[in-house]
Amino acid sequence: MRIKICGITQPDQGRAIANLGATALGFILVPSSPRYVKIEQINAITAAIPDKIDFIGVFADEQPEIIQQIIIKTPLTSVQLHGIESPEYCQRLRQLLPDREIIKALRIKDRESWEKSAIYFNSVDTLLLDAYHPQLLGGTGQTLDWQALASFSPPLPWFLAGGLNPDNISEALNGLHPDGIDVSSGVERSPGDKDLKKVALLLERLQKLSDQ
Ligand SMILES: O=C(O)c1ccccc1NCC(=O)[C@H](O)[C@H](O)COP(=O)(O)O
Repeated sequence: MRIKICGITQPDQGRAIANLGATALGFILVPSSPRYVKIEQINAITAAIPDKIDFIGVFADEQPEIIQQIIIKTPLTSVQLHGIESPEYCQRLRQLLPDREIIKALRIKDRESWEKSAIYFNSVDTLLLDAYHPQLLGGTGQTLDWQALASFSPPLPWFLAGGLNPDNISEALNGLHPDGIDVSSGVERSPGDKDLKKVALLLERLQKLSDQ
């Protein structure tokens, strides 16, 4: 399973989280976020990581050409779209970035919101289901109704996100089969400051689940 720890802001924490076994680090490129990082910070953090893992840039309703410019200047392997980007927008980005993974995040309010994910099946590589919050785009700590997602089975890979932490990961994954999980505030001391003990505990519990 892919394990993405999102909202990395510090090189030592990025390196430690990669060493603990995360398969992806997420960088927030949404200026209003308390976890926002500049290109120089992304480059400093990724330079300290020798392992081959995914580096995912998170954007919200950014101009495709600006994303393309950022991709040229960083080692980002994937682009996560966390706003209200349309399938047409995703296709335009796909033309600009043919060799990068495009992940569409959907903020799920109810069953209807995840049923609507079908409109993205032909325009992105991966889906990410996050919790809905009326004011915030992401990193909210709000959870999804996991049981209601039991029949979610899209024809492309998907991440489960939204309020996951070491204490609820077993319950969240009970009956669900996402291709990856995405965790931010559930392994933090404060926004952007990761708690390495919590990251280690999360990874330990995921390992136990996969051994069962
Ligand atoms: O994390 C942010 O601050 C953020 C801000 C604006 C857009 C997206 C953002 N985060 C996106 C993520 O991928 C988070 O990992 C995801 O929302 C889950 O967060 P959490 O519920 O805290 O685990």
